Amino acid sequence: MLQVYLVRHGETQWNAERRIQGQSDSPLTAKGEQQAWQVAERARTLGITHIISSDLGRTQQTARIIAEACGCDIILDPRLRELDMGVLEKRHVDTLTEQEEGWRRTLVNGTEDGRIPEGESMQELSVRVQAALANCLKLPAGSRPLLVSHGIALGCLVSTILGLPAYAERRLRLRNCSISRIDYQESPWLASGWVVEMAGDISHLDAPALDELQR
Ligand SMILES: O=C(O)[C@H](O)COP(=O)(O)O
Repeated sequence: MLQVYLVRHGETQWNAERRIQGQSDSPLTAKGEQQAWQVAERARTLGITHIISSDLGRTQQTARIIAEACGCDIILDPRLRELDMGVLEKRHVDTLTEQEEGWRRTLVNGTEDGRIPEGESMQELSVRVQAALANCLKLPAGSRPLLVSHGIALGCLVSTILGLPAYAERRLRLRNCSISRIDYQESPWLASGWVVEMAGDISHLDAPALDELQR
């Protein structure tokens, strides 16, 4: 059975400042680097064979630390990027106007093709992250990949595996350097396809990690 591990990147400067990143970027903080080393130490024990990472800086920085611990090369896949947050990128979460918050809400309230102006819809995000995951099925038998991605991207992926619509308000907290595991199984008894074995585990971190609202 194929096991795929999912890791959200370490805390970044803009996570700590409560600034929206989307497909903009900021470097890991010292705490974020420490988180990456801690999740890398855990990954070292998992028999990881491939590291596949969003090509944004914060995920590549995290992936390099994990890859060193696991002795793997890094494959970059832009389909694992964070949701494109359009005109709200770089903005502080607490400075959004009512209209701007309304744009954000169209992402998760079922608005057909809801999006932030110049950004991406959750349905579009879901299609590309699921395509990136499906690619893991083409890896050689016995592979055990670890994907490095982002809070909204991974939340959308796990939620849709659980049967929620891509635009459902996320009810799953994926903190910085949390690790999740999804398995691909084929069984006459259980749900065939992807199954969530573990989600958002941070037991390897020695200090509380921020969530997506940077709290
Ligand atoms: O800031 C964002 O775009 C999201 O809230 C979280 O994105 P990240 O997981 O890339 O930090």
